[in-house]
Amino acid sequence: MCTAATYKTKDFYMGRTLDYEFSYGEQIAITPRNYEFDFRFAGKIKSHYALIGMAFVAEGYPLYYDAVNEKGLGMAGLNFVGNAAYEEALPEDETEVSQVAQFEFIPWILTQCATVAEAREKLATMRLTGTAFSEQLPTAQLHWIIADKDSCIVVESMKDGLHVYDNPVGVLTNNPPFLSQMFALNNYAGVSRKQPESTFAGVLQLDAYSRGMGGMGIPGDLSSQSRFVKVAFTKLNSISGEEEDESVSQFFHILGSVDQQRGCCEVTEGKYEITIYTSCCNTAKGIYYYTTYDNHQITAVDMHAENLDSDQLICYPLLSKGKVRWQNK
Ligand SMILES: C[C@H](CCC(=O)NCCS(=O)(=O)O)[C@H]1CC[C@H]2[C@@H]3CC[C@@H]4C[C@H](O)CC[C@]4(C)[C@H]3C[C@H](O)[C@]12C
Repeated sequence: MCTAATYKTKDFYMGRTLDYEFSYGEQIAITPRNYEFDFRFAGKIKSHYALIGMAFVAEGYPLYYDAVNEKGLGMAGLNFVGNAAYEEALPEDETEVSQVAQFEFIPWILTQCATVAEAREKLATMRLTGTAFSEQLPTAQLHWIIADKDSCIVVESMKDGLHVYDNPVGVLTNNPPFLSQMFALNNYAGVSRKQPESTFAGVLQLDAYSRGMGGMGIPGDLSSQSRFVKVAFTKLNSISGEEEDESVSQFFHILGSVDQQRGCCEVTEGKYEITIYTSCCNTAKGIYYYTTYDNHQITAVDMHAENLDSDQLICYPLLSKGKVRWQNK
């Protein structure tokens, strides 16, 4: 399971949790403007917007899980198992539109589009194919959230075609499909950040004996539908200062509401899904902040501290061990 969210204060932030039972060995990868992308079907792009994000680098190619570009457009891929269905690649002379393999989707959009509006135009003229990166890295069943400071969409490639939905809450988890996730919010119309009134029945005077009772009914389990509701409630009620530190801190608290602790979700005998990393990108400044399961210290990589005119990938391995800050020794 994974959860993605957006958050706006003075700047616009976007990030995700990556929940899984093992790690591929992902890194923070900066793709500078002149790194040549050689797309499987769509040709080469030699010069483009620079990207920063989390990627597994295979044969020198950044397989992005989530990234933002220097224009402030961001995108993340989340599992969509059982529902994702991609097109078969057609011979070049049989299609007018660009064919993009699912593993190329993030670079295809983020190297060329500055806004969600531009991404929508690209989506209108493309086929997303199920082409695998390699035998060892088969096709991943994903759906995607794409956002800039003004709008947010979800892209789902299913048996009945490519769907593009407006995402008014700015969150995404996994199954079921996005429209069902949104519909489920109707079940929680009564929850509130405020204390409840006693409306159970006229004859009963019920006591609001604890703070936080307005949110009673919001699910707390780790299923993707439950995380969708929980993180939507947390995000939409979030209040923080506008400054960078305050915004970033609040963002990690938003995604912290759906953090997965080792032991609570067994996927196979003795294997547990955990939140491997949590990210938060300041999309305006090109800064990638992250924490890992054992490193709670927010760590940051700034794309603008690098030579973005280069043609070579720049990678930073995750700092995955935290340190206790001792105060008395
Ligand atoms: C496993 C992750 C989703 C975690 C998740 O959601 N776990 C809950 C399961 S569940 O929802 O509860 O069932 C997903 C998210 C992004 C993916 C990579 C995208 C690039 C690349 C695409 C290639 O084609 C295959 C290799 C590749 C590196 C992918 C590996 C893997 O697939 C990644 C990491």
